[in-house]
Amino acid sequence: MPPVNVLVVTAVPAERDAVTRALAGGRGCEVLAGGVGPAAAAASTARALATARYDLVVSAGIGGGFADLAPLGSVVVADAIVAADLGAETPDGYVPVTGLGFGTVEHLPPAALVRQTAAATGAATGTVLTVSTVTGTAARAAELRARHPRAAVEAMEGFGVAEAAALFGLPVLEIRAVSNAVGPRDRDAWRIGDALAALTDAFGKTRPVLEGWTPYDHR
Ligand SMILES: O=C(O)c1cccc(C(=O)CC[C@H]2O[C@@H](n3cnc4c(=O)[nH]cnc43)[C@H](O)[C@@H]2O)c1
Repeated sequence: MPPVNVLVVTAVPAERDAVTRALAGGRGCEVLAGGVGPAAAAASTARALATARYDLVVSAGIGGGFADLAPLGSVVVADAIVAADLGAETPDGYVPVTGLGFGTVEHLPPAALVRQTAAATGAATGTVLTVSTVTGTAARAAELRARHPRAAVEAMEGFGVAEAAALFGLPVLEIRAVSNAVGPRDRDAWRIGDALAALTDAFGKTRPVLEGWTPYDHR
């Protein structure tokens, strides 16, 4: 069977290098720093997918953890990738674009691949939210949690990567290492180095899962 070709998309070069450190010397994995935010991530991913053949797309990087489910330094594998602020504010509250009759706000990675990746890495599984604005208050964190009770992490690219993958008919996975808690903004409390080290460790353990995965296994 030919090797699986995997495209890993991070936001920034430091994340790309953390993933590359774990995958160095392997075959079939391309790692790309596609920019911060869902639009940059979708555009970069779509460009890469248009220029080479891939079987699987992985969104990866650091993220903010909802403290009860994803403490600092932990790793989360998304079992749902959700656009958390793609919608409209109304007098009755937030309405997702699907409630307005448009598009989608959720992509589901293959369940078997999520299970295998979480088992190999010791990661938790849960919803990973994609936001365009980093949460900076307790009130916003509580609002997101109320809307998405299974939210473990928020980051800024997963949904964009997933939209591009879906356009090309490809499955998607998202792996996040937690650098900070979702809530009141405190940049000094971000543990980026620890999260990048956790990301490298997670990809080292994920590598055999990806190498053994078959593109036909979309369950
Ligand atoms: O300053 C650095 O050295 C550095 C190294 C790696 C990454 C960064 C970033 O700032 C990446 C931004 C990236 O991180 C995700 N992220 C992290 N925490 C959160 C959060 O609480 N809410 C939303 N996104 C978060 C996000 O995906 C950004 O693209 C800096």
